[in-house]
Amino acid sequence: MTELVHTRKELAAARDGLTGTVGVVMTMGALHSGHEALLRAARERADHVIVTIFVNPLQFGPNEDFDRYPRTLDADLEVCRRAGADVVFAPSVADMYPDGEPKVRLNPGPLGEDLEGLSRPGFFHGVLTVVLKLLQLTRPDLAFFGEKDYQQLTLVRRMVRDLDVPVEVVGVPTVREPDGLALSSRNRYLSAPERAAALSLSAALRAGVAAAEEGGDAEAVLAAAHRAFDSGTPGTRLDYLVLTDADLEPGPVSGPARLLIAAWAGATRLIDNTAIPLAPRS
Ligand SMILES: Nc1ncnc2c1ncn2[C@@H]1O[C@H](COP(=O)(O)OP(=O)(O)OP(=O)(O)O)[C@@H](O)[C@H]1O
Ligand SMILES: CC(C)(CO)[C@@H](O)C(=O)[O-]
Ligand code: BAL
Repeated sequence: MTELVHTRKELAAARDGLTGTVGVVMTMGALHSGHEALLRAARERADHVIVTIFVNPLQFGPNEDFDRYPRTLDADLEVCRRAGADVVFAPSVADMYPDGEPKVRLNPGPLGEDLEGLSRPGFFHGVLTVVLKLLQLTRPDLAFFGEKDYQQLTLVRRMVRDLDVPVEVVGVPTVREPDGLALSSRNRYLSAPERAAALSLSAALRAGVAAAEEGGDAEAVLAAAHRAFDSGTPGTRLDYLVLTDADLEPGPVSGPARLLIAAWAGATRLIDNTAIPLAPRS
């Protein structure tokens, strides 16, 4: 049975009823097979699963899609029921922020100002603040995050380490459409031509992986990824295409690396990333 709760009081009562280990899957709703993979991973690792569904105003910029973001609670509940979630917490903004916008927000540090943080100022302050609040409210043993939002996953791991938050963070590999497009709630904004153009993101990542597998160095990987992006279907505008250390630390890249991309398809901004098997520098 999946119990739907809306208030923090109802959540506290439902949480108190769970014995054994608890896994949390935090989402903004409009659930798709990527979220289902997180739910499956949580089901496998924990005795009980709590799903949170909350479109967090704190992480949206003034010109972003907070109002337009899809809200599909009935369909989401069906996904959670099928996946065997125990509790779904779907609070209102007033429930999460009873005193209005919080005056105290987490500072994500330098990584929070880079990549996504450059294009979305304040984004990771909002994300980490709500993630920490949801961890306090759900008190999980395990928390599951998708690799699709790799910088978010990295920063959540770092927050948990830096602030001694008693939870294990588990990363779940990106789920893709058969043609390579990473599943994302925002894909539903795409028209058919934009959907076709959006394939340039995953094509760039695949080209980067292929270049690394052929023994290419960091420069060759990036060049191959750029070429593939540029020769994709027109209609995308690149925001960034970056090869970094797998921990997203600044400095020279060698060994396990990550290739990250963000681009616009029409008015929709999409992100994707992949591991790059870069040969260690001799
Ligand atoms: N394709 C995917 N594969 C694996 N995990 C995913 C995928 N898409 C989203 N997730 C994960 O699901 C969690 C909730 O993400 P969210 O609800 O923002 O979905 P989203 O599809 O990323 O939405 P958006 O399009 O708004 O970025 C995050 O941990 C995110 O990384
Ligand atoms: C982690 C999260 C639920 C916080 O609002 C959001 O950033 C998301 O859906 O990835
Ligand atoms: N998927 C991460 C949340 C966001 O883009 O707002």
